[in-house]
Amino acid sequence: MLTAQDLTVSRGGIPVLESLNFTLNDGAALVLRGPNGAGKTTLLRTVAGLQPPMQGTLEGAGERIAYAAHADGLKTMLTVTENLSFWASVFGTSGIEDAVQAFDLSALRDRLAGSLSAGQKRRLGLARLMVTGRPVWVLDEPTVSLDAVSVGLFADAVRAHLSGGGSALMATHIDLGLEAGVLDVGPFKARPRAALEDEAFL
Ligand SMILES: Nc1ncnc2c1ncn2[C@@H]1O[C@H](COP(=O)(O)OP(=O)(O)OP(=O)(O)O)[C@@H](O)[C@H]1O
Repeated sequence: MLTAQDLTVSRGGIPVLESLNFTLNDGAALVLRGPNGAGKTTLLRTVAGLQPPMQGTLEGAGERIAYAAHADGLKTMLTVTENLSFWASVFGTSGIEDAVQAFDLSALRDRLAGSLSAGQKRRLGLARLMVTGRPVWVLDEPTVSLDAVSVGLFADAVRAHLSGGGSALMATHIDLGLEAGVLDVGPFKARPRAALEDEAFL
């Protein structure tokens, strides 16, 4: 289980979202909603441990998280197989075959990641999630660049992950056809702190 309590997240030292409370149970998915700039990426980066919370606590994160950001994070001079094998060794898992099959990468095994199309790169980046063996997937717009068939593959992979007891927290504008909770970050927009500080001078 992943739990956020009284969480405030910030960018550049400025609070973006505050007083967030949510729970993500094992086997469940939670979709973040909110307009551009609302703070979804900032929240995901914080949950993924790339930046500390400004306030509040996160339980069940840390080493349990596998994060897929906007960027695919591929090693461009390694092949598809080498990329997945590299991550398997980093995360101490073995076997990349399930990930290759799930994201239809068989025909691309020996291609350098740098030579893949945008959608193929994204498929490889998402296949990495399966190789990590980590239970909580944190996903930032995972379907960008994917065609309809690949979106279906991704939705299947998430569904399988959830049915195996994993969970997923994701920002996406696409309906993946999954049963998922929704967290609208709009109501948690941080109040401007400068206005609060000004009160000291009233
Ligand atoms: N590196 C940065 N330094 C300072 N402020 C930033 C930085 N990156 C983003 N911001 C600001 O933080 C706020 C939240 O941005 P964030 O990327 O979390 O929003 P988002 O909901 O993910 O948006 P989108 O739907 O456009 O991806 C925005 O006002 C944005 O301009």
